[in-house]
Amino acid sequence: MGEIGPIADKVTSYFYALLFVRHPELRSLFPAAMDTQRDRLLKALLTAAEHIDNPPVLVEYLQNLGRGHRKYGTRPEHYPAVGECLIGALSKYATGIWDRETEAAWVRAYTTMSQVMIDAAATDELRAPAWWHAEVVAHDLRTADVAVLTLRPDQPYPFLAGQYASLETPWWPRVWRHYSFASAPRSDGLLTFHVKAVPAGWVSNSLVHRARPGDVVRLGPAGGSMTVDHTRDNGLLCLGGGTGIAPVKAMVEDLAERSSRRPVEVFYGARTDHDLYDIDTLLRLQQSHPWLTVRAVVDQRAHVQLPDAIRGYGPWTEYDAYLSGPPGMIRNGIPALRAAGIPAHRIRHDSVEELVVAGD
Ligand SMILES: NC(=O)C1=CN([C@@H]2O[C@H](COP(=O)(O)OP(=O)(O)OC[C@H]3O[C@@H](n4cnc5c(N)ncnc54)[C@H](O)[C@@H]3O)[C@@H](O)[C@H]2O)C=CC1
Repeated sequence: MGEIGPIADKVTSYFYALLFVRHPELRSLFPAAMDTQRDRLLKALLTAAEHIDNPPVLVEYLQNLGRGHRKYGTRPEHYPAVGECLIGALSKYATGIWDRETEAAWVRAYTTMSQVMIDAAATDELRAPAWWHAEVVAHDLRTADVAVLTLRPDQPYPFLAGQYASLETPWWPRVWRHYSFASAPRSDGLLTFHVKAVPAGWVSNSLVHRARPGDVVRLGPAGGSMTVDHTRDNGLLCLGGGTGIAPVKAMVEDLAERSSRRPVEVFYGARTDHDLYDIDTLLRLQQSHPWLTVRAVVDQRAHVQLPDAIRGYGPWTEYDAYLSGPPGMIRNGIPALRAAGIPAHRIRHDSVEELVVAGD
């Protein structure tokens, strides 16, 4: 895979060109504009290569990917078509390393990996829909660019607090973006999401500025492993930056519903006081739950940014940590938490690559 990095752009462009020329029927499975889509294939390949020596992690990743592909309308017969074009593109550009043996190794690896995806999709088909329709039942514009959306799925939607869903709007067909659930599962089955409209973010802009009650979106299955391990009883340190507070709030609700007494310390970071759009909800939760402490860290006023703000408190060595927010906050947060004595395996966050796409 190391050799592919520098020629990745060429390989992916040529791959899609080959795919759409040889299999024009597959074009309709992809969005009209292919910009972020392009990187996705490569990221998936790189992630798979990263875990090649850890079969359980690789298999779990591929199973999720296979299940997640159901919403695009991917069928088992599409996988060989993709494989053949991928190998066609690699053999054209990776000339320095490409020979019969390399090709045979790629064919073997691709066949094995795609079979894991196909099998996972087939098993999932027996128990869950490929996607859910969900109607917007409330749209609350909290700031000029942040909206809280409440959705009613057309059938029960299983998920855990801390996870996210992929979402497609009627305005940008086949463009899917990830949003974390902002509430724990509710008895009325409603789902909430916090969405910030970002420049050039087609999906987020339409959800914030265009969506209204009555509009219907599509949801893919829930994903992500930033969930609370309820077998443990130590404290939780949660850092939520901007709309990254959404899954933190869901996890706090989850703990409250289970009558947990585990200490939970939430640091809620925002650029200005005005951007703390959900602080009232968190302060209300703090009032009803003595185990919960909420601290706001406002860039304009604080002398340090969010991850470093934890230094003045603690000790954190016994805590599990959760990071949720912009990719830069997560990148800076990991070393800050490690420096505070929390080992890497107790620091949870979503994949930064997925968040970059979610930022659209
Ligand atoms: N599961 C997750 O991790 C979730 C992530 N998000 C992501 O969170 C982001 C939210 O965007 P905004 O509300 O515009 O946030 P923002 O850009 O206004 O940042 C919010 C706060 O995060 C901290 N922060 C930001 N960049 C930092 C950096 N480089 N180093 C250290 N701290 C930093 C600061 O305290 C800042 O006030 C989006 O990118 C969204 O995709 C949103 C929901 C869930």
